[in-house]
Amino acid sequence: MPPLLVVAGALVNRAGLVLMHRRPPGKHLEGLWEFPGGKVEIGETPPAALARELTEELGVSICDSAFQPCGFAHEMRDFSPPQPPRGIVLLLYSCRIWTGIPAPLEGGELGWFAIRQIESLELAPLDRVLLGQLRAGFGG
Ligand SMILES: Nc1nc2c([nH]c(=O)n2[C@H]2C[C@H](O)[C@@H](COP(=O)(O)OP(=O)(O)OP(=O)(O)O)O2)c(=O)[nH]1
Repeated sequence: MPPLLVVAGALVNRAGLVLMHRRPPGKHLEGLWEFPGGKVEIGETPPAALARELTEELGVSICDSAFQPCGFAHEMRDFSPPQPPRGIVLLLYSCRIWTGIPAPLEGGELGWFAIRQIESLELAPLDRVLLGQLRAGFGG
């Protein structure tokens, strides 16, 4: 079974704040903060998948070319038997240009945070790794 490929976006506004999404109740990793995004579907490029996910999840429009690759993280994820464990790979892109005002369309919560504030949020595990890479890209 190939790994599950997931994409996430760090939307950075003019004040340098980054948009974070809190996963809604009833979902895997409920209540934890993440960079918004979701799974890449068959036949999609990662930027196209991210543009689609951010439209579905936040209601914003973003051109694929506005995404800059800025990090990745991976781990093995356990599923309930008889499903075998499966790898998950999460790709992070940053983006400064979009149209529309982000809104939590899928029942989660949104917030704009300085990178240093994101450190103290309860983050999903892979997003914690991505945050370190994003911070390094911002100059520490
Ligand atoms: N952002 C993030 N996602 C993770 C981590 N670990 C992990 O298994 N995932 C999974 C949860 C989801 O299955 C997938 C993210 O895609 P998604 O946001 O579209 O998934 P979802 O919860 O809406 O859908 P589902 O899993 O309930 O089918 O990645 C992690 O540390 N961070």
